[in-house]
Order: sequence, then C-alpha cells, then structure tokens
Amino acid sequence: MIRVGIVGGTGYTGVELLRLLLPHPEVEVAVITSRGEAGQRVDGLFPSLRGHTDLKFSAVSGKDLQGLDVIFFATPHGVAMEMAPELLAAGVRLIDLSADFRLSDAALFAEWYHQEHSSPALLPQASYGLPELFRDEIRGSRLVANPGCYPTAVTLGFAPLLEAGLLEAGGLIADCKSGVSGAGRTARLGLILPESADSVTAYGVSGHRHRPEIEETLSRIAGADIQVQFTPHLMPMIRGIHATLYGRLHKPMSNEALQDLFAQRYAQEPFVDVLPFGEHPSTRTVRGANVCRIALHQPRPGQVVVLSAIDNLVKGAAGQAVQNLNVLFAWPENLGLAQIPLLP
Ligand SMILES: NC(=O)C1=CN([C@@H]2O[C@H](COP(=O)(O)OP(=O)(O)OC[C@H]3O[C@@H](n4cnc5c(N)ncnc54)[C@H](OP(=O)(O)O)[C@@H]3O)[C@@H](O)[C@H]2O)C=CC1
Ligand SMILES: CC(=O)N[C@@H](CCC(=O)OP(=O)(O)O)C(=O)O
Repeated sequence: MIRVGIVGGTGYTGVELLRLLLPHPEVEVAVITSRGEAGQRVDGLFPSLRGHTDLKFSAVSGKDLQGLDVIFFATPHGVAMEMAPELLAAGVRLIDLSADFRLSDAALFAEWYHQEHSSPALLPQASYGLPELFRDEIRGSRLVANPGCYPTAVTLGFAPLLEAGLLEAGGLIADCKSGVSGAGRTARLGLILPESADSVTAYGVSGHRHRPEIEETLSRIAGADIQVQFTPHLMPMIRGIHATLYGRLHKPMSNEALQDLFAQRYAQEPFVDVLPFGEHPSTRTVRGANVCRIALHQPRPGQVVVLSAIDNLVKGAAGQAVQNLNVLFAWPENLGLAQIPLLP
C-alpha cells in the first residue's frame, strides 16, 4: 500500500482522481488539498462521494506532502514547477496533470504559457506520461508529465501511421471538440449554461497551447519535424473529446492493411479500442472510463481520416494519471481502472 496526495482536490481532475483512487487496492489517499476549502469534508463539497471517504481538505503544506510516496498535481500551470524541486529532493514521486513538464524546451513553455519556467533543470528528468508510447521511460522516472487531453486523443490517433512512416509530413489536421469540463471548475462567463449550451464555438484557431505539445510528441515518434493544424471547439456537453484527424498517405493502401496496422499496434493496449473499419466512435461510449476508441476511414485513396474519442477527465487526465501510477510501480496497468463507460 502506498500513500498518495492530491494537490488541487476541488477541481474536476482532482476529484476525478479521488473517485478513481479510493477503490484502488494499492493506494491510500492520505492528503487532498484545497486552499479555499481547507478543513471541510470532501463529501460535503462532492456529495456523490458520501459513504466512500471521510477525508477532509487540507491546506497546501510542503511538510504534509513530503512524507508521501506519490503526489498528483491537479493544479493550474505554474504550481507543480514551483513545488517539484523540494518534493523530488524529499524522495516523493510526482505525477503532474498540468502542462509544467510536458514541453521539453523551457523557451517554448514561456512562449505558450506566458510565464518563465521556474524549474527548467527538471525538464530533462520528466517523462511524457502517455504509456502507449513511452511506457519504458515512465517506468524509470520520478516526474511524470501527464499529457493534455487534446494531445492524448490526437497522438493516439496519429501515432501508428507516423511510427510506420506512412504519412506525408505536411497537411496534418486535428479538428477537435471538447466538453465544457475541459476548461476546469473555475467559473467563467463563457462556460455558464446559457452561454455554452445550444452552440458550438471554435477557439484558439490561430494557435492553442496544445499545438506545440502535439507537434513535439508527433515529431518525436516520426523522427521528423511534424506540423499539425489543430482546431479545438467547445461543445455543449460536460465530458468528452472527439478528434477528427486528417492525413495523406505517401501512397494509397487497402482499408484492410490500414485497419491491420492499428489493430496490431494497439493489440496489447488495454485502454485503446480499435473499432471495426468505418465505424464512428462517440464520446458517449467512453464517459467515465479510461479508454480511447479509434476508428479509421479512407474516403478517397490515400486520404485517411482517424476518429478518436476519449473522456477528457479520464483517459485525458485522471485515468491516465492512475495508469501512469500503475506503470511507475509495475502494477498491472488496469489496476483500479476497470470502470465500464456510463450508460447512456
Ligand atoms: N479539465 C480537464 O479536462 C483537464 C485538465 N488538465 C489540467 O489539469 C489541471 C487541473 O485542471 P482542472 O481540474 O480542470 O482545474 P480546476 O480549475 O477545476 O481545479 C484546479 C484546482 O487547483 C487548485 N489550485 C488552484 N491554484 C492553486 C495554487 N496556486 N496552489 C494549489 N492549488 C491550487 C484549486 O483549488 P483551491 O483553489 O481550492 O486550492 C482546484 O482544486 C490543469 O493544469 C489543467 O490544465 C489536463 C487535462 C484535462
Ligand atoms: C474546453 C477547454 O477549455 N479545454 C482546455 C484544455 C484542457 C486542459 O486543461 O488542458 P491543459 O492541461 O493543457 O491545460 C483549453 O482549451 O484550454
């Protein structure tokens, strides 16, 4: 049994982590923090958890956190990088759900996150926590950068094609839709029901901070410079990411060969479900579960369309963080992650 802490327990990903970790057989959640709710019972703020925990929120204190085995940061960008050096020095392993350690280049971080990186020396130590691609690196690391939600859906969708060197480098498009919980729990006018329901809006079209993250990972696996036009949209739903990915093959291949490529690439991956060729995964089929469902299309010879759906709070955040925890401790990767998606 290990003892873990969650920093940022009142946010959507923090409380989702708690939901997943409470039944985890190898984990005791010892600390869950909130600056605003310190001293309050967690199930007071989140009544769905009544009967499942007696935890109270505590203030963020380095002293409480230093005795733990693992700390999850479910905080806005900028928090983990401030606290990481001291915690790592105390022997704690960190899984950071924010973007602080996702980009390998501190200058790129400053450009997209509009703040200087306070712990650039730690960047080379961080592993990128997408186990389907970087499992071996994660296993040996003490600092895991959990990927962004859009990058998870996009990277898993493009990866088999890029690893096999089948895609033309130019012209990759990731047209993505997200539920409103992707923006976090902090109140913002554009996210209230009358503003976000019954409407679809694109945003960040000229440049979103997930673009450099997606491009860095895809370039790494392709072994070449990959550029993607990434266009996110806000959808009138709570959970879910749907990515429609477009790429051109160097030369047309049969639908069967395309399907085989993905089926074989993910055959041993418990959290990637490759649907039969030509199907249409929907976000409804992944809600609450740590799964990415993928389907392939070739509308014209050489034009590939990959559809990829995840729950942004699970495979896009908290579920992936638990998967990374399982990798770190060499436990079965699906430990504590057997949730069946919600119906309907
Ligand atoms: N929502 C999503 O779908 C995804 C989110 N992420 C990333 O995960 C992280 C958390 O996201 P999300 O849960 O949506 O965010 P929320 O805004 O819902 O929650 C943020 C949490 O962080 C705490 N917090 C805020 N500032 C500080 C601080 N300075 N020090 C300590 N705690 C702080 C808040 O609690 P309090 O103010 O009470 O301390 C709150 O519990 C973000 O970096 C986000 O980008 C990644 C993938 C998907
Ligand atoms: C719908 C929505 O607003 N989604 C967020 C992305 C989700 C997220 O939290 O990603 P990071 O961890 O990289 O910040 C956005 O577009 O900013």
